[in-house]
Amino acid sequence: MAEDMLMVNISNQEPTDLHVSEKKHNKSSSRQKWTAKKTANGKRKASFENQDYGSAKQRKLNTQTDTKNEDQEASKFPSKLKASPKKGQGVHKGHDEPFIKTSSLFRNNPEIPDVFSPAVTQVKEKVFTTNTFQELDLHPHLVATLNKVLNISSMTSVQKQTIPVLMSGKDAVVRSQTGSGKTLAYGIPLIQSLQAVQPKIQRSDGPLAVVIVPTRELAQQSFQIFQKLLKPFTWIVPGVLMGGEKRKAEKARLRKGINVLISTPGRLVDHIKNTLSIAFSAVRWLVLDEADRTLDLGFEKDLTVILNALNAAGSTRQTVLLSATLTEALSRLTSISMNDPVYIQILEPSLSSQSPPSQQADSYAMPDRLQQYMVVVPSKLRLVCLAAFILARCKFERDQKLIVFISSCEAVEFLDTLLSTVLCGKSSTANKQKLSINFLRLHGNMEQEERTEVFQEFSQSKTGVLLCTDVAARGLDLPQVTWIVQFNPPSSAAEYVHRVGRTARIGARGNSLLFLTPSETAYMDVLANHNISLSEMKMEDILSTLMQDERFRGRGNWDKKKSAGAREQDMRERATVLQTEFENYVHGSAESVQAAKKALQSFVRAYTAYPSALKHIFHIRHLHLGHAAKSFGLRDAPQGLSSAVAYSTANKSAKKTAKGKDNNRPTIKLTARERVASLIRSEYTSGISGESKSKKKRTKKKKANAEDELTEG
Ligand SMILES: Nc1ncnc2c1ncn2[C@@H]1O[C@H](COP(=O)(O)OP(=O)(O)OP(=O)(O)O)[C@@H](O)[C@H]1O
Repeated sequence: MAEDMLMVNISNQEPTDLHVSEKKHNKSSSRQKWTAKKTANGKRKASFENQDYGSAKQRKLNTQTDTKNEDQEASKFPSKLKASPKKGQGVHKGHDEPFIKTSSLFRNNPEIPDVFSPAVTQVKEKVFTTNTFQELDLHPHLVATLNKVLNISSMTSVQKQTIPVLMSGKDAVVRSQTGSGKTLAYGIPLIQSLQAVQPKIQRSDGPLAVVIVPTRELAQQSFQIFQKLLKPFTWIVPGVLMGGEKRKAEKARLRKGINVLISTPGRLVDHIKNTLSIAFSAVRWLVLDEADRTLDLGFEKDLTVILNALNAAGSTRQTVLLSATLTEALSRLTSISMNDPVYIQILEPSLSSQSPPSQQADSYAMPDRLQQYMVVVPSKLRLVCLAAFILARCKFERDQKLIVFISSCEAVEFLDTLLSTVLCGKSSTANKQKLSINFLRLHGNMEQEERTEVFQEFSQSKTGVLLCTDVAARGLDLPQVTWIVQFNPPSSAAEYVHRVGRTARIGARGNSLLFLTPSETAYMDVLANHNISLSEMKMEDILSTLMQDERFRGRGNWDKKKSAGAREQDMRERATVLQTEFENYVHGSAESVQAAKKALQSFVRAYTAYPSALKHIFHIRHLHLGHAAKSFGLRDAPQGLSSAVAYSTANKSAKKTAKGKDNNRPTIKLTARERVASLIRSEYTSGISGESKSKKKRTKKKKANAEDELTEG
């Protein structure tokens, strides 16, 4: 292990010395050198390619002196720093002490494979039409509201095709790309029909329309759109029900009367079971937005309860299913809930006529102006690479707004603290430049009030970084997002589509970056199977941002103009300095070590939850836990963190979630599907704080309700 140490900030070695000793450990480095390369925007950037690291003789010499140099160099330091004797036990006090050693980031990494993006024909949808809303037979006040309140005049393609179908009273299954205006595609005909009801709708009529969405933020967002659309029709009352809000207050609102009811599935079921004042006899519309997600999450049971309640009320209704990724898996749902639906799919005429229907079904249309990238990063370098990417956007470019998807609530919490502290310079007492980046976080374990605040703040801000779980992947319409970063790959191509769909909405430009480790590159084929193709971004190009940030300068005085090797060495030193800052911060207090361990554990647990179809790519045995630990600022993998632990933890959490649903079930062994569902569900938990503490005090009945709430969106 000792030879896996690299002295940083201290060595005056010539670059070649380091290269030679590293070649021994890192096959990939042997084929890399700095070259100037022209990028898409015409700027010249540096990258590694085919570097010759010197003769065999030199190599031998340098490997021999490698460890020796460490000791010699250490002797140049004051005794306090020399006292840092063992790997991972550097001298530091609290979070502020400088720390000079860190295990090498650039050694012992797996080789970065050449990535071939399979040739695919990207499916295209035309977003806008030249047709205006005036052409439809809509109430003039509704058209005026669209024009004046929503600033909208011409229809999108999905609106042009869907609105007339729904106005004719038919059911519809609508698939169209993210950010193409599906909400108004059902919202406009729904309001048009309700405002025409005679005699006029009264609050006491109860719900005439029920809109089901998978997350609370989406429920809020849809509710706000209905509030706007209903401005001229004040007698129709919209309302929202969602987990995390006070049930009693919701019950009172229901009793007063809600005509357009927007809800997450679990919360609606809760009210169906426990609120006598909910009556569905007047329901004419049922909308399942993000319908495939609602089923994915294992909300089938909830949906069955809702459908049964509606059917029992005996009303005839129109049903609409929408999503950017509707698949045939929904056929069972359509057969039980719909009446001869019209299937609406927006494809360019060229593709719809040329491609066989099976290909169309599997191909997801991506926004035209979305630039999709991927980067292959060894585990050890993931944290510094993410940090360098954020710095590049937020420090050296203007008006950048990023969403970073992370696989677990704990990891979101931890990375939020770590990145905001270290990148913004809060961890350092030295006179280092402070930087202001607005980091926000959103996940299912937050209290609802805070979730709402964050959602609103990020919506309104022009810049910033939102670190989040998949709770923000679907349907959210957050303006001006410039980059979607997927730090952990999603569990399906459909989820990939929804995550990247948070940018490049309604014809705007946007970018996305997917992080993969060398063992995960086959994920590109999974995406290609759905006609999704990504360009490769080089890790070194991302890390080269650090060359512009003097806060992370190493001690080496590299003459970058002279040699490509010196530039490479400078960049590596800076990456190591940054990693060292992360590690110092983490190891600066028992609490942060604990938080890092928790985050790592949750990351491993999430890794075990990839569906079996993706296990050949994402398998726990491909994870190097020591390297993964580094990406959480830990110097070593915590003891006892093994795949067995991760598996049993996943099993345990799934059992816990399943418990409230069926108490008699002997949930010892769970299927892979159940494990996935339980982990995904955990992102959608109620977020009520102290849930577990207060649980003990509740009555048996209240306990059951709380369990139900765990499945709430
Ligand atoms: N006809 C239109 N003209 C201009 N903007 C529109 C139009 N229709 C909708 N929009 C705007 O486009 C944005 C995206 O709409 P919406 O959220 O309904 O997309 P979506 O298709 O439901 O996306 P997702 O699949 O991600 O849920 C919203 O800001 C909405 O106000």
